[in-house]
Amino acid sequence: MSVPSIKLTELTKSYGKQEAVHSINLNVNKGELFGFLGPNGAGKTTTIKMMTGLLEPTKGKVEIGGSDIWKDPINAKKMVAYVPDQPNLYPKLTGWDYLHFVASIFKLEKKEYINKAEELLDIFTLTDRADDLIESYSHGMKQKIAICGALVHNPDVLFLDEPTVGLDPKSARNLKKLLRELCDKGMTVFITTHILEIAEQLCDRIGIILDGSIIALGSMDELKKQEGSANRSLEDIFLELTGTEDQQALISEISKVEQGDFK
Ligand SMILES: Nc1ncnc2c1ncn2[C@@H]1O[C@H](COP(=O)(O)OP(=O)(O)OP(=O)(O)O)[C@@H](O)[C@H]1O
Repeated sequence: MSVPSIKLTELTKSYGKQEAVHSINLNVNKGELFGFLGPNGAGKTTTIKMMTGLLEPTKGKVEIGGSDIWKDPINAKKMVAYVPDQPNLYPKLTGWDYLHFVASIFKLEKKEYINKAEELLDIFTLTDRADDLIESYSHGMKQKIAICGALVHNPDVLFLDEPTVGLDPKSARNLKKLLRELCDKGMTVFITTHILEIAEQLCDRIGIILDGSIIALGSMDELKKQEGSANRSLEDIFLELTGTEDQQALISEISKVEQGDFK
């Protein structure tokens, strides 16, 4: 059997006494588009930061293509790109400067990335702004140049935290199309999102995390089977599993007060 692109073994993170991520075991295979869902504070960002080598696990390990990201960081990180939900970019670089900079970190020759960089700028309608300073970019444009930077060096494994937040509908659609095509060509993509339609339409497999533990894992069809109905949406399944449906009664009560018919 081939080595998983991402392998998590008993991955755990505590902040003081609070265990934010609790002994996660997970394999994501080459070419998979994996969606990581969970309510606010469930542990998604903490997990993704451990997976990308930004946060040291309290226990357990992360292997990327068989290399331990903490014991063999250079090898593992060569394979990885990460776009956080709030990308930290250099404001005094232009879009092009940034792409050249990323390519230089990965020791790429110009001929190895220039066509790809031009294509990416075109896909995300940034070509006309690529010579402007990043400090002049809107939030969505910063998000898009960060995604271009992540893809310019052809990573084996791409991590995206809330990738469509801030993108206009056209850019969001182009990103989804691009991610699907890249996975079909063998890239592994791990995304977190709160937009359940994206996970439902786009992802091969979905993991739902709650209070630091994975509580559901599988393809959309598998999740529907596990939850006992083929007609349920991912939203229904997610809300039931994460207990958010309980708040419905409160919402009804509050709306009664607003309408003045509270008894
Ligand atoms: N640096 C930190 N110090 C202390 N606690 C933290 C720290 N970072 C995160 N936490 C806590 O760990 C838990 C998981 O947080 P995390 O940011 O991983 O959640 P998340 O699933 O990404 O949430 P969201 O959907 O709101 O972004 C939360 O209870 C959070 O308060």
